Amino acid sequence: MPAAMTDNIASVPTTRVSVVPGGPVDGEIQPPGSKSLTNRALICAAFASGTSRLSGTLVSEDTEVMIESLAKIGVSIKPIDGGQSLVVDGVGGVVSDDARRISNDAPVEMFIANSGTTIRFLTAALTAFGGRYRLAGIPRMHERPIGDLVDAIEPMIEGQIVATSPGKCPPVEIDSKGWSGESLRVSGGVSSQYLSGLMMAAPIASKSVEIQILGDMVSMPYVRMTADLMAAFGGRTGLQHDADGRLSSVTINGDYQGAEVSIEPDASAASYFWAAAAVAGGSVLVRDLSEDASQGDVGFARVLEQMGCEYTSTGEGIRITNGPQSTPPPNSASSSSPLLCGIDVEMGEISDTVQTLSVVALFADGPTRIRGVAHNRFKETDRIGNLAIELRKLGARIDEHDDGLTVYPLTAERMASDSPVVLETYNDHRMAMSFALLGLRIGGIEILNPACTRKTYPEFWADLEMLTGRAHHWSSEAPHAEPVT
Ligand SMILES: O=C(O)C1=C[C@@H](OP(=O)(O)O)[C@@H](O)[C@H](O)C1
Ligand SMILES: C=C(OP(=O)(O)O)C(=O)O
Repeated sequence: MPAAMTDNIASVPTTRVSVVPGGPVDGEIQPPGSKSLTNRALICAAFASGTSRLSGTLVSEDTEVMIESLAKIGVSIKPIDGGQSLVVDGVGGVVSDDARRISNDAPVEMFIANSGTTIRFLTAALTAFGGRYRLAGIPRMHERPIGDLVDAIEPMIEGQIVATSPGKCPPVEIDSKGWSGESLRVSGGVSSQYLSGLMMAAPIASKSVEIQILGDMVSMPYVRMTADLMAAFGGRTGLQHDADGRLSSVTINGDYQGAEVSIEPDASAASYFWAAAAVAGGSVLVRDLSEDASQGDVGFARVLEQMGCEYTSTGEGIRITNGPQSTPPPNSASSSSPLLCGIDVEMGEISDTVQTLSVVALFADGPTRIRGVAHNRFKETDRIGNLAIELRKLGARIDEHDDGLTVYPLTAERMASDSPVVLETYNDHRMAMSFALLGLRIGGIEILNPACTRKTYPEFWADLEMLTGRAHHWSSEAPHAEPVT
């Protein structure tokens, strides 16, 4: 691992942080590169013929584990421009005998931490490439389902693929001579990453493949993102829908060729900064993201618009404005505190922003019902149950549903109080980054294990300080208050 990457991971040494409240937030920011695009581009470039240059790539735990794993099968990935770009020498199309030489006796061991994209994309790609592998992660990864993907791949290979933890969860053990079949079926109700992985694997197997979709597909924008990204490397996909508009099958052909690809800033990361303006008031421009971005999570800004924020999209980026700004434009009629209304919203396509919205909803004028995200229970943590537990520590009423939650507003007294509340993050980067928003508006919020943002955004705390102009309070001592339950 290059030194710069290791340093990033170690750059948040304290065990808890308090963000300091202090009025409206005005400014602009460019989040780091998209995790989803970086890890897709790495897979396509790794198995392409020739050299690729990927610019604007994310440097974080999720991309590091992908890079380290690909290096183990002989892919050369070199950072340039201070790590902001990667030059990837692909291993070309599938040569199963070569792959078997890589893993002749013992399986190649790959550690993927808690990166869903890495383990799902690699599992599919490596079975198409061929060889013996064992993919394992941290304990939570071994509770995250991968059975639907394993079941889809099994009939395609001569050999074996097994998910060894209860409930067909990782570690995954693979012994494959490449794909022999040309059609497969996959369920998409738990994660879209299974389908994305299979789509990206088909050109590695040098086959025309048809994938039938069983049941509904969650997180559909990520499937379209996969198709777009594959096209940049020469992978051709066709998405077919049934009469109800549901994705029914995907056809794939073509081979990967080295390409130059520019990675968009991460739209899920952008959600925290747009939400900062919604919660604290002010105006935040997220640079270099547009309505045409390939990431569905840009749609989060439109959800804030539904709640009453002002939405502007220009050539520079997407801006969210709410309530008073610290320097109101001349003649503006800004109100004295940010206003938000409760909404009823389907978030199945933008589920990584559910925690962000749940925090925003605490400051609305009525309840917010979030629907369509049952699959959020299988992510870095149970992002419905554990989210409800933490938000209730603020005294808020939170109703948990099978497919989401209803968040009721905080009382005016609670908003005005700064009595300490210690929030657990469950090693989930999105818990930490969402809870930071609470601290922008109310005092006493302490967030445990802030370094967990390393998964997708190691510099999050520094970037938030830069945006607010206020230094956070850091501490490595034990929290001074017990969580209020
Ligand atoms: O394909 C991707 O890049 C992703 C798909 C989503 O997962 P699910 O499909 O499991 O919802 C999302 O939560 C994850 O952060 C990234
Ligand atoms: C769910 C996430 O990641 P992954 O599934 O890739 O681990 C996320 O980043 O919110």
